[in-house]
Amino acid sequence: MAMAYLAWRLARRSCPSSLQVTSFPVVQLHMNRTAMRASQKDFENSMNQVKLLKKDPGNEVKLKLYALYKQATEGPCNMPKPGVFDLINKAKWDAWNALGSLPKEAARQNYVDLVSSLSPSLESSSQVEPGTDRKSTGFETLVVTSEDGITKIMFNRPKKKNAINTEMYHEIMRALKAASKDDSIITVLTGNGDYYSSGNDLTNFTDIPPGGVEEKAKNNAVLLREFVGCFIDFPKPLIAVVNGPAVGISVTLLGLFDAVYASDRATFHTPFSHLGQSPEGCSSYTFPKIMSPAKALRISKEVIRKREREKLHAVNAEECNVLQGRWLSDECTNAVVNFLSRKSKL
Ligand SMILES: CCCCCCCCCCC/C=C/C(=O)SCCNC(=O)CCNC(=O)[C@H](O)C(C)(C)COP(=O)(O)OP(=O)(O)OC[C@H]1O[C@@H](n2cnc3c(N)ncnc32)[C@H](O)[C@@H]1OP(=O)(O)O
Repeated sequence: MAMAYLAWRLARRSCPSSLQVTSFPVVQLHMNRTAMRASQKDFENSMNQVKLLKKDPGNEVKLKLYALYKQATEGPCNMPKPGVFDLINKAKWDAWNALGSLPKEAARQNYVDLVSSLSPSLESSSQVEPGTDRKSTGFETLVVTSEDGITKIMFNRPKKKNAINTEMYHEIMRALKAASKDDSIITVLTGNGDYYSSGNDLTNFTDIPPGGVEEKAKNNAVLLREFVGCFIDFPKPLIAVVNGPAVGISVTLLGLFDAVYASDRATFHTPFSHLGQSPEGCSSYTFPKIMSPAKALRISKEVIRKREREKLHAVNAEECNVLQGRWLSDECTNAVVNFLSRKSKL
């Protein structure tokens, strides 16, 4: 995969904490044609698929499809603003105008991704042409496709900013295990919608089992260790296409990727202290350590990762043990309650 150029981007965020996100190598979003940009044919296929939708996707999705279609074909909104009483055209104008200067290619990719995320209502009716994406079904929170030697795992909870709930942790592990064995050469992770991922779903803290919060913390430490372990052990070049804001574990894991593409809408935020938590995803090891361009070739990755795998697993185990205690702290509980109650969630 031809790397465009490696740009160091200081991903310092005004985290309300002493901890600053360190910089890590990201590749400016000049996507490789084969790898990530939806082709004109994909775009046309998606337009046809929309006509085959069995279920009305709702006005919000239709407006988004309209806006992305206009942005992909005409560029930034060039229509005069309709009057306030022209409700339908005003809604369409607002949707298109909200895309700002999003490049046509990105709008085309987002259109294709949005249509593919509607795929459950398409499956029964779409005439998917032979040789196009082989879409893996059986995922609720992901869209997994494989084409041209690339397996793409797309987080697909856009309404929740691709927050990772327990189901999604398990599905990402399952998708990675399948990708490690399929005939693809590289694996790409990206997000559907305007966010890459807002990290751990904070409602994971709410459904406390009969065994109490200590048991929940213990079980989630095991889940987290297994989840991060899948990234440590992933054998193929692993690429992140950060299509928008990334928070928490979706950022800390990036240190285990071989390359990170960041769009100009990408931001990186690790609110450990703000949430009363501590590093995870091996970031307490990888972030300080990252000095050079990430490794992309499979053999060199094995040579480098082999030396570190044991150390990384030890770091992962230590992080999970510390986090298990942090999840029981007042700081963490207060932070989660504040978030979930801010929209009368509790
Ligand atoms: C007892 C032990 C249990 C332990 C369980 C732990 C399991 C493993 C943990 C591994 C360690 C990982 C750590 C992390 O990832 S820490 C980071 C966690 N993420 C956050 O703190 C981000 C929280 N979200 C936000 O701050 C904002 O939503 C955000 C800035 C991302 C976007 O703001 P915006 O205003 O643009 O949008 P909304 O807030 O309206 O969001 C839209 C809807 O999406 C919901 N949402 C978004 N992010 C999350 C999230 N992380 N968890 C849950 N829900 C989320 C939001 O509530 C809105 O939903 P509604 O439309 O229904 O209101």
